[in-house]
Amino acid sequence: MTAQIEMRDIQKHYGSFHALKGISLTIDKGSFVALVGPSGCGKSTLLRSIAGLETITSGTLQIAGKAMNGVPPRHRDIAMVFQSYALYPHMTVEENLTYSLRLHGVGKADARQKAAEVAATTGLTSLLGRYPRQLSGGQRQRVAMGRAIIRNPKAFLFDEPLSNLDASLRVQMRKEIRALHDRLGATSVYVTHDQIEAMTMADWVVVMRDGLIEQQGRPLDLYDKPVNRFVAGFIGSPAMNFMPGHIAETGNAVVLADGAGTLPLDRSLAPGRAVIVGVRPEHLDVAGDAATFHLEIGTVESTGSATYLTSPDGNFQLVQSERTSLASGDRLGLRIDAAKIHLFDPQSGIAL
Ligand SMILES: Nc1ncnc2c1ncn2[C@@H]1O[C@H](COP(=O)(O)OP(=O)(O)OP(=O)(O)O)[C@@H](O)[C@H]1O
Repeated sequence: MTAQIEMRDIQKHYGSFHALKGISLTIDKGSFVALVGPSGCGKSTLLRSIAGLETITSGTLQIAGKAMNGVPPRHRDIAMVFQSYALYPHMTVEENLTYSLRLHGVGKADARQKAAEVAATTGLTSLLGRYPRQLSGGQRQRVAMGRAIIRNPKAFLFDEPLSNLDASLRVQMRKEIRALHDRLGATSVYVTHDQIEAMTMADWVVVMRDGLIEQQGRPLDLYDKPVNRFVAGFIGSPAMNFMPGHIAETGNAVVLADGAGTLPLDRSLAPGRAVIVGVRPEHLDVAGDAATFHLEIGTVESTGSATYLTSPDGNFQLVQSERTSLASGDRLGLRIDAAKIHLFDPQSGIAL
């Protein structure tokens, strides 16, 4: 039943506003794809276009090999799960689950049977007689998913389904949704602004900005090989540090601006060329005598398992797993593996 979703050069205009500027994306059958990007980048618009809740201005959208342009949402065989669960408050869990089946003319006994199956899959068996107000946030989320599953759709579309839940429940529901996806062999498209959610749940992550796809790939490939400064800064938490500099006389080192020091490179570039250096907070080592550059410490924060050291201007951060006796005002010697250094063109932001 699950299906591939194929998009070719999709454009969406809201009046004079150009929300999607040419999206081409293949969502493989059975895959879990996350759409991420800053607020307003068009991820919900793209998801709603797949569902048929928005009409695309141009381009083609196919589900299971069939063109969907002009096909109304109810004939697309797709289920959508939102953050506001949209459960009917005056119906029990069972009635909420079977509502759409009954609407489509499925008999009462068959619908009950189906509800029992779905309840077993989603851990709702003991809650079938309850009303939504008698459920926790996580249980309501499961009913919303159960309601999506029950129609055996070709694909699941999730629009920030977990943003109403507290942090620990969110972590648990992440695992549940992914496990459910695997059990059902579903095709899932998941919109989130939380890149950790995207990285941990998805097989394939699509990073969007301003109505365009900046990069798509496997989660760790995006982390290791961002194609530009935007993706580098968006994927990874805490975010990558960026510093201006230029290539040294030798060609295989970067001289940082403001006399902070130099960084080794594992390749050669044109001497004198201006660059933006990117280093991840977790890739910096405190080095003592082996330091190649220095950082002044502004704040020291410890969570117990990690220590976060931040520069006085807040623009540079490093994370250490050891505790530290360092304090504000200390000058810290650092080093980094040449292989972990990212370079970007200062004008275009493209990775060098
Ligand atoms: N019906 C509409 N009419 C006009 N503009 C719209 C409409 N719906 C969305 N937009 C605009 O299109 C752009 C993309 O919106 P969209 O909801 O897809 O963003 P998003 O990436 O999902 O953001 P968020 O994370 O904030 O939900 C935004 O600039 C938004 O203001």
